Amino acid sequence: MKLIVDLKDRQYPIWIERKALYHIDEIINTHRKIAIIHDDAIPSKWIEIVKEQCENCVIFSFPEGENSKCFEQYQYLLQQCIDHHLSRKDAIVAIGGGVTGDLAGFVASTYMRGIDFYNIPTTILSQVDSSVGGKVAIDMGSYKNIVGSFYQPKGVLIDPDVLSTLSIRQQHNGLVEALKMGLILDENLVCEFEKEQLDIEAIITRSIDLKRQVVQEDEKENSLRKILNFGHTIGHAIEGAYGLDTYYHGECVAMGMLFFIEDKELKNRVLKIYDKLSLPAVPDYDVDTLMEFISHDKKGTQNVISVISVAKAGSYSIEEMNYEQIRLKLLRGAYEESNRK
Ligand SMILES: O=C(O)C(=O)C[C@@H](O)[C@H](O)[C@H](O)COP(=O)(O)O
Repeated sequence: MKLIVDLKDRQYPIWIERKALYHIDEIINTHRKIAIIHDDAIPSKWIEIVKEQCENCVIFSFPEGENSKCFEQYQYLLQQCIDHHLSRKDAIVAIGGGVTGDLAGFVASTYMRGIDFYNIPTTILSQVDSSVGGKVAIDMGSYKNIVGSFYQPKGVLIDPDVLSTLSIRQQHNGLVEALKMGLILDENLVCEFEKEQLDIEAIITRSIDLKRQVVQEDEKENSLRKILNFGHTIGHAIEGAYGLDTYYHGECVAMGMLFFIEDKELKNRVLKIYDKLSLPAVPDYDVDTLMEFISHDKKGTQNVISVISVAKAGSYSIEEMNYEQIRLKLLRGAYEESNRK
Protein backbone atom coordinates (compact mmCIF):
# COMPACT_ATOMS: atom_id res chain seq x y z
CA MET A 1 0.00 0.00 0.00
CA LYS A 2 1.24 3.53 -0.78
CA LEU A 3 0.03 6.61 1.08
CA ILE A 4 1.04 10.12 0.07
CA VAL A 5 1.85 12.92 2.49
CA ASP A 6 0.65 15.94 0.56
CA LEU A 7 1.99 19.22 1.92
CA LYS A 8 0.75 21.25 -1.08
CA ASP A 9 4.22 22.48 -2.21
CA ARG A 10 5.76 19.03 -1.81
CA GLN A 11 4.69 15.45 -1.31
CA TYR A 12 6.30 12.21 -0.22
CA PRO A 13 5.27 8.57 -0.21
CA ILE A 14 4.79 6.18 2.69
CA TRP A 15 5.17 2.67 1.28
CA ILE A 16 3.86 -0.09 3.56
CA GLU A 17 4.69 -3.54 2.15
CA ARG A 18 6.18 -6.81 3.35
CA LYS A 19 9.56 -7.35 1.63
CA ALA A 20 9.70 -3.65 0.68
CA LEU A 21 13.19 -3.68 2.19
CA TYR A 22 14.35 -5.63 -0.89
CA HIS A 23 13.05 -2.94 -3.26
CA ILE A 24 14.22 0.38 -1.84
CA ASP A 25 14.51 1.95 -5.30
CA GLU A 26 10.70 2.02 -5.34
CA ILE A 27 11.10 5.01 -2.98
CA ILE A 28 14.79 5.96 -2.88
CA ASN A 29 16.91 7.37 -5.73
CA THR A 30 19.96 5.15 -5.17
CA HIS A 31 22.00 6.59 -8.09
CA ARG A 32 24.09 8.77 -5.76
CA LYS A 33 26.08 8.38 -2.58
CA ILE A 34 23.88 7.03 0.18
CA ALA A 35 24.87 7.40 3.84
CA ILE A 36 23.10 4.75 5.90
CA ILE A 37 22.79 5.78 9.56
CA HIS A 38 21.80 3.18 12.17
CA ASP A 39 22.36 2.31 15.82
CA ASP A 40 24.69 -0.50 16.88
CA ALA A 41 21.89 -2.80 18.04
CA ILE A 42 20.00 -3.17 14.78
CA PRO A 43 20.38 -6.64 13.22
CA SER A 44 23.12 -6.35 10.58
CA LYS A 45 20.97 -8.30 8.09
CA TRP A 46 18.66 -5.32 7.60
CA ILE A 47 21.67 -3.05 6.88
CA GLU A 48 23.17 -5.59 4.47
CA ILE A 49 19.91 -5.91 2.50
CA VAL A 50 19.79 -2.12 1.99
CA LYS A 51 23.52 -1.73 1.36
CA GLU A 52 23.40 -4.34 -1.44
CA GLN A 53 20.93 -2.11 -3.30
CA CYS A 54 23.11 1.01 -3.22
CA GLU A 55 25.80 1.54 -5.86
CA ASN A 56 27.73 3.96 -3.66
CA CYS A 57 27.17 3.55 0.06
CA VAL A 58 28.79 4.61 3.31
CA ILE A 59 27.59 3.41 6.72
CA PHE A 60 27.69 5.35 9.99
CA SER A 61 26.57 3.86 13.31
CA PHE A 62 26.07 5.16 16.84
CA PRO A 63 25.41 3.55 20.26
CA GLU A 64 21.80 2.39 20.75
CA GLY A 65 19.52 4.33 23.07
CA GLU A 66 17.93 7.72 23.69
CA ASN A 67 21.19 9.01 25.17
CA SER A 68 22.62 9.09 21.62
CA LYS A 69 20.15 11.84 20.66
CA CYS A 70 22.81 14.31 21.81
CA PHE A 71 25.27 16.90 20.50
CA GLU A 72 28.19 14.46 20.64
CA GLN A 73 26.59 11.96 18.26
CA TYR A 74 25.13 14.75 16.13
CA GLN A 75 28.61 16.24 15.71
CA TYR A 76 30.13 12.80 15.09
CA LEU A 77 27.66 12.06 12.27
CA LEU A 78 28.15 15.49 10.69
CA GLN A 79 31.91 14.87 10.73
CA GLN A 80 31.35 11.50 9.03
CA CYS A 81 29.35 13.25 6.29
CA ILE A 82 32.21 15.72 5.80
CA ASP A 83 34.93 13.04 5.87
CA HIS A 84 33.06 10.96 3.30
CA HIS A 85 32.46 13.96 1.05
CA LEU A 86 28.69 13.75 1.05
CA SER A 87 27.41 16.36 -1.40
CA ARG A 88 24.10 18.21 -1.52
CA LYS A 89 22.96 15.76 -4.19
CA ASP A 90 23.52 12.74 -1.95
CA ALA A 91 21.16 11.35 0.68
CA ILE A 92 20.96 9.98 4.21
CA VAL A 93 18.92 6.82 4.88
CA ALA A 94 17.93 6.30 8.52
CA ILE A 95 17.38 2.62 9.32
CA GLY A 96 16.08 2.13 12.86
CA GLY A 97 13.69 3.37 15.49
CA GLY A 98 12.60 6.78 16.70
CA VAL A 99 16.05 7.76 17.98
CA THR A 100 17.64 6.99 14.60
CA GLY A 101 15.02 8.85 12.61
CA ASP A 102 15.19 11.90 14.89
CA LEU A 103 19.02 12.03 15.03
CA ALA A 104 19.75 11.16 11.39
CA GLY A 105 16.93 13.42 10.23
CA PHE A 106 18.39 16.31 12.21
CA VAL A 107 21.82 15.66 10.67
CA ALA A 108 20.21 15.67 7.19
CA SER A 109 18.28 18.87 7.95
CA THR A 110 21.42 20.82 8.87
CA TYR A 111 24.27 19.26 6.86
CA MET A 112 24.95 21.74 4.02
CA ARG A 113 21.69 23.42 5.06
CA GLY A 114 19.73 20.27 4.22
CA ILE A 115 20.17 17.13 2.13
CA ASP A 116 17.62 14.46 1.23
CA PHE A 117 16.77 11.89 3.87
CA TYR A 118 14.62 8.77 3.93
CA ASN A 119 13.25 6.80 6.85
CA ILE A 120 13.26 3.02 6.99
CA PRO A 121 11.62 2.50 10.42
CA THR A 122 12.40 -0.83 12.11
CA THR A 123 10.42 -0.47 15.37
CA ILE A 124 6.68 -0.28 15.93
CA LEU A 125 7.08 3.19 17.47
CA SER A 126 8.75 4.49 14.32
CA GLN A 127 6.40 2.60 11.96
CA VAL A 128 3.21 3.88 13.66
CA ASP A 129 4.38 7.41 14.40
CA SER A 130 7.85 8.96 14.40
CA SER A 131 9.01 8.11 10.86
CA VAL A 132 6.38 10.42 9.33
CA GLY A 133 5.88 14.12 9.94
CA GLY A 134 9.38 15.56 9.90
CA LYS A 135 9.94 16.16 13.64
CA VAL A 136 13.72 15.70 13.82
CA ALA A 137 15.68 16.60 16.95
CA ILE A 138 18.22 15.85 19.64
CA ASP A 139 17.83 16.16 23.41
CA MET A 140 19.79 18.49 25.66
CA GLY A 141 20.56 16.71 28.91
CA SER A 142 17.21 15.20 29.87
CA TYR A 143 15.10 17.72 27.98
CA LYS A 144 13.49 15.85 25.09
CA ASN A 145 13.68 17.07 21.48
CA ILE A 146 14.61 20.58 22.65
CA VAL A 147 16.93 21.21 19.65
CA GLY A 148 15.52 20.28 16.24
CA SER A 149 13.53 21.24 13.18
CA PHE A 150 10.59 20.28 11.02
CA TYR A 151 12.30 18.52 8.11
CA GLN A 152 10.24 16.07 6.08
CA PRO A 153 11.74 12.88 4.72
CA LYS A 154 11.65 12.32 0.96
CA GLY A 155 10.02 8.97 1.55
CA VAL A 156 9.22 6.39 4.22
CA LEU A 157 9.57 2.67 3.62
CA ILE A 158 7.68 0.49 6.12
CA ASP A 159 8.36 -3.26 5.93
CA PRO A 160 6.51 -5.01 8.80
CA ASP A 161 8.80 -8.04 8.41
CA VAL A 162 11.65 -6.16 10.10
CA LEU A 163 9.66 -6.15 13.36
CA SER A 164 10.38 -9.87 13.75
CA THR A 165 13.61 -9.13 15.62
CA LEU A 166 12.05 -6.61 18.03
CA SER A 167 11.78 -7.41 21.77
CA ILE A 168 8.26 -7.73 23.21
CA ARG A 169 8.93 -4.69 25.44
CA GLN A 170 9.90 -2.60 22.41
CA GLN A 171 6.83 -3.84 20.49
CA HIS A 172 4.51 -2.88 23.33
CA ASN A 173 6.36 0.42 23.81
CA GLY A 174 5.63 1.38 20.19
CA LEU A 175 2.01 0.23 20.29
CA VAL A 176 1.26 2.94 22.88
CA GLU A 177 1.71 5.64 20.23
CA ALA A 178 -0.85 3.85 18.03
CA LEU A 179 -3.22 3.53 21.01
CA LYS A 180 -2.74 7.27 21.52
CA MET A 181 -3.79 7.86 17.91
CA GLY A 182 -6.92 5.78 18.48
CA LEU A 183 -7.83 7.57 21.71
CA ILE A 184 -7.69 11.01 20.07
CA LEU A 185 -8.97 10.18 16.58
CA ASP A 186 -10.45 6.70 16.05
CA GLU A 187 -12.27 4.50 18.58
CA ASN A 188 -12.09 1.56 16.13
CA LEU A 189 -8.31 1.67 16.50
CA VAL A 190 -8.72 1.48 20.29
CA CYS A 191 -10.95 -1.56 19.77
CA GLU A 192 -8.12 -3.24 17.83
CA PHE A 193 -6.20 -3.37 21.14
CA GLU A 194 -9.10 -5.21 22.83
CA LYS A 195 -9.09 -8.11 20.38
CA GLU A 196 -7.63 -11.43 21.51
CA GLN A 197 -4.96 -11.35 18.80
CA LEU A 198 -3.46 -7.95 17.84
CA ASP A 199 -3.41 -7.29 14.08
CA ILE A 200 -0.11 -5.38 14.11
CA GLU A 201 -0.11 -4.58 10.39
CA ALA A 202 -3.64 -3.15 10.58
CA ILE A 203 -2.65 -1.09 13.63
CA ILE A 204 0.47 0.24 11.88
CA THR A 205 -1.42 1.15 8.71
CA ARG A 206 -4.28 2.89 10.50
CA SER A 207 -2.03 4.75 12.92
CA ILE A 208 0.41 6.07 10.32
CA ASP A 209 -2.45 7.07 8.03
CA LEU A 210 -4.03 9.10 10.83
CA LYS A 211 -0.62 10.67 11.49
CA ARG A 212 -0.30 11.48 7.77
CA GLN A 213 -3.68 13.24 7.74
CA VAL A 214 -2.84 15.38 10.78
CA VAL A 215 0.57 16.37 9.40
CA GLN A 216 -1.02 17.36 6.09
CA GLU A 217 -3.41 19.60 7.97
CA ASP A 218 -0.87 21.29 10.27
CA GLU A 219 2.76 20.48 9.39
CA LYS A 220 4.39 22.82 11.92
CA GLU A 221 2.16 22.11 14.94
CA ASN A 222 0.46 25.52 15.04
CA SER A 223 -2.88 23.96 16.05
CA LEU A 224 -4.26 20.52 15.16
CA ARG A 225 -0.92 18.72 15.26
CA LYS A 226 -0.71 19.45 19.03
CA ILE A 227 -3.14 16.56 19.53
CA LEU A 228 -0.36 14.11 18.58
CA ASN A 229 1.34 15.24 21.76
CA PHE A 230 -1.42 13.72 23.90
CA GLY A 231 0.29 12.23 26.97
CA HIS A 232 3.63 13.83 26.15
CA THR A 233 3.58 16.81 28.52
CA ILE A 234 3.78 14.62 31.62
CA GLY A 235 5.23 11.70 29.64
CA HIS A 236 8.33 13.63 28.56
CA ALA A 237 8.74 14.94 32.14
CA ILE A 238 8.73 11.40 33.56
CA GLU A 239 11.09 10.26 30.78
CA GLY A 240 13.51 13.07 31.63
CA ALA A 241 13.19 12.88 35.40
CA TYR A 242 13.96 9.15 35.56
CA GLY A 243 16.79 9.29 33.01
CA LEU A 244 16.10 8.97 29.30
CA ASP A 245 16.76 5.24 29.21
CA THR A 246 14.96 4.09 32.39
CA TYR A 247 11.52 3.98 30.82
CA TYR A 248 10.97 3.79 27.07
CA HIS A 249 9.26 6.75 25.40
CA GLY A 250 5.97 4.97 24.74
CA GLU A 251 5.84 3.69 28.32
CA CYS A 252 6.09 7.32 29.50
CA VAL A 253 3.42 8.48 27.06
CA ALA A 254 1.13 5.76 28.43
CA MET A 255 1.70 7.16 31.92
CA GLY A 256 1.17 10.74 30.72
CA MET A 257 -2.13 9.97 29.00
CA LEU A 258 -3.71 8.69 32.23
CA PHE A 259 -3.64 12.19 33.77
CA PHE A 260 -5.82 13.52 30.95
CA ILE A 261 -8.45 10.79 30.58
CA GLU A 262 -11.28 12.07 32.74
CA ASP A 263 -13.86 9.36 32.10
CA LYS A 264 -13.65 6.49 34.65
CA GLU A 265 -14.94 3.83 32.24
CA LEU A 266 -12.54 4.87 29.51
CA LYS A 267 -9.61 5.00 31.92
CA ASN A 268 -10.39 1.47 33.11
CA ARG A 269 -10.60 0.36 29.47
CA VAL A 270 -7.19 1.90 28.84
CA LEU A 271 -5.70 0.39 32.01
CA LYS A 272 -6.85 -3.07 30.85
CA ILE A 273 -4.99 -2.52 27.58
CA TYR A 274 -1.92 -1.36 29.52
CA ASP A 275 -2.05 -4.57 31.58
CA LYS A 276 -2.27 -6.58 28.34
CA LEU A 277 0.85 -4.77 27.10
CA SER A 278 2.59 -5.23 30.50
CA LEU A 279 3.31 -1.50 30.70
CA PRO A 280 4.99 -0.17 33.86
CA ALA A 281 2.91 1.67 36.49
CA VAL A 282 3.43 5.38 37.11
CA PRO A 283 6.33 5.73 39.58
CA ASP A 284 6.14 7.73 42.83
CA TYR A 285 7.30 10.97 41.28
CA ASP A 286 8.36 14.25 42.86
CA VAL A 287 5.89 16.91 41.70
CA ASP A 288 8.42 19.77 41.71
CA THR A 289 10.88 17.74 39.63
CA LEU A 290 8.24 16.98 36.99
CA MET A 291 7.04 20.59 37.00
CA GLU A 292 10.59 21.75 36.18
CA PHE A 293 10.61 19.50 33.10
CA ILE A 294 7.06 20.55 32.17
CA SER A 295 8.11 24.22 32.23
CA HIS A 296 10.22 23.43 29.12
CA ASP A 297 7.34 21.84 27.21
CA LYS A 298 7.37 23.12 23.60
CA LYS A 299 3.58 23.63 23.64
CA GLY A 300 4.00 26.05 26.55
CA THR A 301 4.36 29.82 26.94
CA GLN A 302 5.34 31.77 30.05
CA ASN A 303 1.94 31.18 31.65
CA VAL A 304 0.06 28.32 29.98
CA ILE A 305 0.53 25.02 28.16
CA SER A 306 -1.74 23.60 25.48
CA VAL A 307 -2.74 20.24 26.90
CA ILE A 308 -4.77 17.54 25.21
CA SER A 309 -7.51 15.67 27.05
CA VAL A 310 -9.68 12.74 25.97
CA ALA A 311 -13.19 12.44 27.40
CA LYS A 312 -14.41 9.82 24.90
CA ALA A 313 -12.40 7.40 22.76
CA GLY A 314 -11.84 8.91 19.32
CA SER A 315 -12.21 12.50 20.46
CA TYR A 316 -9.98 15.14 22.02
CA SER A 317 -9.99 18.64 23.42
CA ILE A 318 -7.10 21.10 23.51
CA GLU A 319 -7.06 23.32 26.58
CA GLU A 320 -4.70 26.10 27.70
CA MET A 321 -3.83 25.11 31.26
CA ASN A 322 -1.74 27.20 33.65
CA TYR A 323 1.06 25.54 35.54
CA GLU A 324 -0.93 25.43 38.80
CA GLN A 325 -3.63 23.38 37.06
CA ILE A 326 -0.97 20.95 35.80
CA ARG A 327 0.49 20.75 39.30
CA LEU A 328 -2.95 19.82 40.66
CA LYS A 329 -3.17 17.02 38.10
CA LEU A 330 0.15 15.67 39.37
CA LEU A 331 -0.94 16.02 43.01
CA ARG A 332 -4.17 14.17 42.22
CA GLY A 333 -2.26 11.32 40.55
CA ALA A 334 -2.69 9.21 37.44
CA TYR A 335 -5.18 6.65 38.74
CA GLU A 336 -7.94 8.94 39.95
CA GLU A 337 -11.24 8.16 38.21
CA SER A 338 -10.23 4.52 37.91
CA ASN A 339 -10.73 1.28 39.82
CA ARG A 340 -6.97 0.97 40.27
CA LYS A 341 -5.83 1.93 43.75
O1 LIG B 1 4.62 14.15 15.43
C1 LIG B 1 4.16 14.83 16.38
O2 LIG B 1 3.73 16.00 16.29
C2 LIG B 1 4.11 14.23 17.72
O3 LIG B 1 3.89 14.89 18.73
C3 LIG B 1 4.33 12.77 17.78
C4 LIG B 1 4.89 12.33 19.11
O4 LIG B 1 4.32 11.04 19.34
C5 LIG B 1 6.39 12.17 19.08
O5 LIG B 1 6.87 11.50 20.23
C6 LIG B 1 7.16 13.46 18.94
O6 LIG B 1 8.50 13.21 18.67
C7 LIG B 1 7.12 14.30 20.19
O7 LIG B 1 7.22 15.59 19.74
P1 LIG B 1 7.67 16.82 20.66
O8 LIG B 1 7.30 17.98 19.80
O9 LIG B 1 6.91 16.73 21.93
O10 LIG B 1 9.13 16.68 20.89
